[in-house]
Amino acid sequence: AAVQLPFELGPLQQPDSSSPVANPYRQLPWGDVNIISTTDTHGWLMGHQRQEAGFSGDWGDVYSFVARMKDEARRRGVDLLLVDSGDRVDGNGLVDGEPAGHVKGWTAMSYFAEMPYDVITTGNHELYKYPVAVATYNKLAKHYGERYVTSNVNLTLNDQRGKQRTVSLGNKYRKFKTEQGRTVTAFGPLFDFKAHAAGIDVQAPHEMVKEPWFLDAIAEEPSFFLLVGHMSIRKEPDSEWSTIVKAIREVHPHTPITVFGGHHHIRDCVREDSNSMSLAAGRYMETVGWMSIKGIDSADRSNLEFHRRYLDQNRNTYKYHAGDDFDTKKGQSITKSLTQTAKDFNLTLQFGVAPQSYYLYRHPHTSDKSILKLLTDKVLPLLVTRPDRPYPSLTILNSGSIRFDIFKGPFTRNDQWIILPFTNSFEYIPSVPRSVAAKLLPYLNLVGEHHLASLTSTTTTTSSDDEPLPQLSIAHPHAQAASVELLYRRRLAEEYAASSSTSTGEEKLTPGYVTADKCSELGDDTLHRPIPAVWQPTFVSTAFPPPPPSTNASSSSSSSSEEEEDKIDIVFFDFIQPDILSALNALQKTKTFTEGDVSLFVGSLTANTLMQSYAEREWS
Ligand SMILES: O=c1ccn([C@@H]2O[C@H](COP(=O)(O)O)[C@@H](O)[C@H]2O)c(=O)[nH]1
Repeated sequence: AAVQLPFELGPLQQPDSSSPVANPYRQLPWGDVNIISTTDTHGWLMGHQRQEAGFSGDWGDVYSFVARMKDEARRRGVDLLLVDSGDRVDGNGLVDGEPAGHVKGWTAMSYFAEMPYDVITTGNHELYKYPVAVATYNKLAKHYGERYVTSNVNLTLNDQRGKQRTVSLGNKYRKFKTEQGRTVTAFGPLFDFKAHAAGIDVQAPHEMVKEPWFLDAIAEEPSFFLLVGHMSIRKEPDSEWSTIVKAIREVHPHTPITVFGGHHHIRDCVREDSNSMSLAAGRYMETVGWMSIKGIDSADRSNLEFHRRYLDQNRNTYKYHAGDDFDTKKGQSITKSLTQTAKDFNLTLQFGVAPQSYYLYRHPHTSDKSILKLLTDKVLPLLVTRPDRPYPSLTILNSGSIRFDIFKGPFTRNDQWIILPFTNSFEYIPSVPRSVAAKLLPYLNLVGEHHLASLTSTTTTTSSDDEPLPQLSIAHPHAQAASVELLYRRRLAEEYAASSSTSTGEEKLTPGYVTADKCSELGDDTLHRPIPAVWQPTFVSTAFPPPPPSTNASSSSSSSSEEEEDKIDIVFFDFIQPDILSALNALQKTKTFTEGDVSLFVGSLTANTLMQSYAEREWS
């Protein structure tokens, strides 16, 4: 049984002394307009509390930093705005471990609401579950009022008498004046997300820009446009920033446009043209983004200067830029309250002690240090079994369902949510011919995970270097997936490969991000040596061929014919049911597999309880 630990989570500002926190190495580039951005926080408001001191600030620290920088902006007579690009749930006990009675993220929304955002929008994760979307509407959108901007998401609500009405999740756009009197027109688009719950509607951005309300909103020229949306800033297949910028450019060829994207979890910067800059501020409270624009009030648009920085999210960063005594009373009380919430949510409950660290990106998935190997070699074969089944099973995981590393040491309830935040259940398709099962994993990895977005957009499908993305030779509706995790891993691996071959003397630096974006000068606020990262597959599986079942099932035929031995049960998370069905139907033509062939494999386990069970059995 689980035991209560004598340690407390947060407000540990520097949790692991063996991992020193480096300082930034230069001042921030201030402009006439400065914008701080957050994105893809996924519930990490307590910061990173194990081993990663570089990301160990918490929401209270961020609050104080923003408050001090706002004071500094006033002292300088410039503007400082704050924006967030969405994805606040899925990935941390603080959101996913919400006690019964409220939907996930309910309490964390109150912490979010403390932050003086000028524009805040939704991500796709707020829209996977209808009750989460409704809570977002009732709590966060209502709190922020006109500052909660969602330009292309509608929600259908049922009133008490069962009558339906469809509303925009947030304000479609926001026009406002900054403290220094500049005019801003802001939009909050989400990529053309298709995997949302029923009762939600997302309009493709390329359709949104044709709407009369959009054309009316852009007619008048502001000092600058502020686009804050949940969409990769690269020209990936699910991104349509170029379409939106182009629509604005048709009316205002030279007006400054600032873009704050997200979704792909990377630090990134691109320029759509010389009068715009697009920034993405990473993920998981690791990064605070900074953009500044100089020359914004000049009629001569050829002198505009854009700068960007990626700040490591820790107290050293905040002290360096905002002063040693940057703490505010309110920031400290947020920190304190987070500690209490962690206790209330029982997040310190220890399920076991991990004997070593297991990583998601640092090692190949075949390495003993890989979390994917831990899951497929040990966790799944031990726990996801059915002694009543006469056939062996092959369990397939979408690696996107696993979100983070396991660090050596206590494995707590919070870690469980960090690793596997989704409530996906284990389903199976029984009795699949062995020859078909053998081809399943390679096939799935060839076509990739099903798209979250429709790819009918007008955006060209190009990679970050404007090279065509590798095309798959087979015609398949799922081909050429661009999953977030895949892109994130590809980018980390590229950055690691590039920097480790060129840098010298880097061994003195602490590990961290070494960002290779598309904007001039270095963007990272603190110098690091890169954390190793290698390519990982989109799908992994337990061993093939699977060992024979240690079955209690009475074989349906006492002679146990060859034919029967030749069958395998295919087990998978419900989230990838469409991928499995479509792969099976592509790999054989004898039978058409449908939803009717799918049943629950184990009722007692879901993605988010898997590691608890394993830690209690093997690590306690
Ligand atoms: O129920 C779910 C929902 C999502 N996933 C995985 O997450 C990614 C999408 O997350 P992003 O943060 O937007 O990348 C999706 O591709 C799945 O791999 C899941 O496993 N279960």
